[in-house]
Amino acid sequence: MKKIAILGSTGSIGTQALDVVRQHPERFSVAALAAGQNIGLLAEQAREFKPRIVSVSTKELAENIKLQLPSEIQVTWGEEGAFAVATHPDATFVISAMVGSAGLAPTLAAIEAGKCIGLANKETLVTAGHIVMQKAKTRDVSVIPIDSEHSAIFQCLQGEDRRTIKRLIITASGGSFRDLSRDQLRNVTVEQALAHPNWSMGAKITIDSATMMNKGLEIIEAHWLFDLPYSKIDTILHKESIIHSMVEFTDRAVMAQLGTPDMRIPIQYALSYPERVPLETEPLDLVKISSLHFATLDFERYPCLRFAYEAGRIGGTMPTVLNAANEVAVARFLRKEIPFLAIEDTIAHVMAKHQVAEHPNLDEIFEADMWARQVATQYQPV
Ligand SMILES: NC(=O)C1=CN([C@@H]2O[C@H](COP(=O)(O)OP(=O)(O)OC[C@H]3O[C@@H](n4cnc5c(N)ncnc54)[C@H](OP(=O)(O)O)[C@@H]3O)[C@@H](O)[C@H]2O)C=CC1
Ligand SMILES: CC(=O)[C@@H](O)[C@H](O)COP(=O)(O)O
Ligand SMILES: [Mn+2]
Repeated sequence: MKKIAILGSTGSIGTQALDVVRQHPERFSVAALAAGQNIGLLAEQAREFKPRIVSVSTKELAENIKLQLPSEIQVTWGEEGAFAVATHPDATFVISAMVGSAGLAPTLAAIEAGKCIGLANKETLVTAGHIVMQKAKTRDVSVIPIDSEHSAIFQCLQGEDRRTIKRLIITASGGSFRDLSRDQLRNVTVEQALAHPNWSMGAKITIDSATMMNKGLEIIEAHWLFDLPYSKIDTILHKESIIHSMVEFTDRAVMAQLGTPDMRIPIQYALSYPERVPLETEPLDLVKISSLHFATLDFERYPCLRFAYEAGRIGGTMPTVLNAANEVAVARFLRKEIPFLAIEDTIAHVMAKHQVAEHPNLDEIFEADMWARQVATQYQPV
């Protein structure tokens, strides 16, 4: 029995991870759950999966949910609460699925405690990839990708000699505005941006998809997960999201992983790895889909992708700053404080002002993250 802790159990990834657990009660059980504010859903999850501990974001929410749960379930809160979930002695596998760089510290705590990590929270690696991967190596902990593209690459690499990788080809759906010109992006609304053509996901990643920052974050994530230089990480527009990514080898053979756009497939693969187990979901029907499309991703059309390659190549604190500026700008857009195109303007502004610290330690990472949030918050779009 694999006992699991989930950071972000009430979100899109968290709820789908619990659906996987629900399908395999003989294999997986839930030891600990951490959520933010949604105590109604968390209480339901706790009653169904009977974890030893749950955590919420504030003391008030903790007091409230405690009244709804049996006394044997420990209730905790705040950063300490998320740490208690991430390091709970009963859990051997931690799904990192909080949104944003808030997921970094509890994920590091889980690694420090020797837990195997199923990583959905890409911001963790963008913010502090060198520290996370080094700690995982030192503690001999596996970081198994859940992000669909990285799971696809991980699957394509099984049994392969990593030295024979020529390049990774990460697919991008293009998000909600893929058929619009830059001019047409000026007046798009939050509601339009949240309508992803292929995936049902949390609000932040759906906006990242529309700006193409999601792909930007994913190339940095791939750099750390697969230990490859940016010159070996390419992207391609593939609007159907059927090929989840590809690996080209030195002999020009290309391996691809295909499937319906259902995150339970990569979540379950991370949980059951190295085994495969059945999953009840729609089979892929290529005849019904009939054709797949591919196109070049243009840096002029999608400047966020360019910013991410630049930040990744510069290294040091620049990816941290890219991520933090993006988080603030996306939150401001979602609150309807700034227009869609001001997201990329904010990131360009913050990156241009940043003085990079090379080889940052964790304190320097948190300092750069805070600095970028302040500058991004103060940025006034023209
Ligand atoms: N959704 C998807 O298909 C994919 C997501 N990812 C990545 O996975 C991560 C999660 O995405 P997604 O599930 O879509 O996001 P959601 O917004 O749906 O869920 C976020 C989760 O994090 C919780 N949370 C937020 N802040 C805190 C906090 N301070 N402390 C504890 N919990 C917190 C939320 O709790 P609450 O709601 O209770 O406030 C919720 O459970 C992101 O990094 C995303 O990029 C990667 C690939 C695909
Ligand atoms: C499901 C998943 O992994 C998301 O990151 C997805 O890839 C978003 O789609 P695009 O960023 O390709 O639009
Ligand atoms: Mn992805």
